[in-house]
Amino acid sequence: MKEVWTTMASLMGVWAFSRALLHALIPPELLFALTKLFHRFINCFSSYCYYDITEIEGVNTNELYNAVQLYLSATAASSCSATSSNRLSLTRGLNSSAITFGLSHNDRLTDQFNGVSVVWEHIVTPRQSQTFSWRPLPEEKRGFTLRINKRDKPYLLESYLDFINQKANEIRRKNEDRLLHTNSRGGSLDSRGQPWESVPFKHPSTFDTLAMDPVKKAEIMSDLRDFADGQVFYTRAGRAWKRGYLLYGPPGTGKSSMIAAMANFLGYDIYDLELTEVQTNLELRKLLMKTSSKSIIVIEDIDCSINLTNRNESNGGGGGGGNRSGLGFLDGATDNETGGNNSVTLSGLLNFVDGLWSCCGSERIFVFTTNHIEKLDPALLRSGRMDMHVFMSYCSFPSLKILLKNYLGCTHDDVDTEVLRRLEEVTDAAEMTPADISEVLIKNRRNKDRALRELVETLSARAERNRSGLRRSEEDAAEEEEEKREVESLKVSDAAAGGGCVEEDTWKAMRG
Ligand SMILES: Nc1ncnc2c1ncn2[C@@H]1O[C@H](COP(=O)(O)OP(=O)(O)OP(=O)(O)O)[C@@H](O)[C@H]1O
Ligand SMILES: [Mg+2]
Repeated sequence: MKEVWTTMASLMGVWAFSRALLHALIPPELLFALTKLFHRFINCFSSYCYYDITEIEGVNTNELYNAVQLYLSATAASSCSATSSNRLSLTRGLNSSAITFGLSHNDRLTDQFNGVSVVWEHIVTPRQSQTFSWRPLPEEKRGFTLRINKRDKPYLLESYLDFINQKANEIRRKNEDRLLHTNSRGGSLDSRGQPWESVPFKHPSTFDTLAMDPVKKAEIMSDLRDFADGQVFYTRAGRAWKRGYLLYGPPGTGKSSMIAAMANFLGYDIYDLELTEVQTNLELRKLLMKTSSKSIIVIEDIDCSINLTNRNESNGGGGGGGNRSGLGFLDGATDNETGGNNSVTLSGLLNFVDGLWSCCGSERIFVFTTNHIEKLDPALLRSGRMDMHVFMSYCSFPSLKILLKNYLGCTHDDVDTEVLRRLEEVTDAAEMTPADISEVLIKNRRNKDRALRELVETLSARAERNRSGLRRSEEDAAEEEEEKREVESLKVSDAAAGGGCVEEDTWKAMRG
């Protein structure tokens, strides 16, 4: 054993000596050219081609390097066995809540794409000399080398790199905290030329926690997924890549929670557009132009923001005086697109959602909410503007089960059968919103039995009240019907007796 080590040590010594001699005798440029020539010679006989993707190109960061790093981090994390060693580096970026995995220095990873194996190597070498640069360069030169079989190269390379870029964008979006933008200054710009103010978006609502009919929920989720994956389809169909959702229903049924769940599901930013703060159609258009792709543009309580009853009326003259209260929209403002506008009109809003300008940028979702769908102009509701109308209803029994899981952490197997039967019996009739039911559960969340007891009592009382209210209005309606019939028969008998017609009120007065 000792001899082996001695031989190895002397071999290494010889190698180091020859290397130093080579460096001393041959100028570095010539050595570099010879090495290149040697590699080319070897490559002629190799069945692989190699692509170097360095971290820094000149003085600029190579975007492809970052994309590859992100992509490989996901691959490395999902299958540690694909790497040549079992060591991965871990990082968490600024503004990000996610941890990313990375290949360690000089590590290799095998990846599969369309059934073909490729090998990535992460090469890290010390930077030899600092070239002049306005910004300091890292001390190490980092890069990835991609090895592909020569016969696979023509059909694989381009689509593989496209795939990597696309995956990296998805990962980046997922890792970065999303933003909630609002136009609190109306449409005026800040010092950076931005009309939107942004804060990190951290709403915890998801489709799992959203209490609504499971079938309807699955339908919305699949619609959103289709939309997000639909770039090719939308281009082929000649449509702008956007989709509109109208969420309507009584207050407290989860419209805003649904928007948050949508954003969390797709990983999109939200632009919460305060329409009453926008002064003109032109401002509205500029706000639209400053939104990014992969975002949800929200206008809440749309019926309270703008006169939505007549498109032509809102276009007509009227010399509105630029009332900023928002209700200024209601008194016939002008819609002169060329300037001199003084309020947002229905026409401006319709163009915002589905006009020529609505397709600047892509992959955008418009969501409008309202408590009164009947107040909205049909032009706003048509497909292409509001493609999907979602009614957020009072809490049903399946929705109630989701709330029980959210707030009490219990599935329906944990609840007594009799209690469950009673809840099923009264939930629909009670017509309570998920917001009201949540309140009962939050209050009693530390005592599951008390929460269920109070829930049954509240729902039963509400159901009974609704039933007796319904009975009373049915009785009133029946009584009214009976009175009408009596008036009619009296009129007929008076006419038959040759008397004058008795007025309805007079007859009522006569009958007391
Ligand atoms: N469908 C639901 N699923 C889960 N939680 C809900 C649901 N609906 C309401 N809630 C709860 O009630 C509260 C109010 O809900 P949300 O703001 O989403 O209602 P909304 O329909 O937007 O009401 P409004 O019409 O008044 O704006 C939320 O904090 C949420 O926790
Ligand atoms: Mg709301």
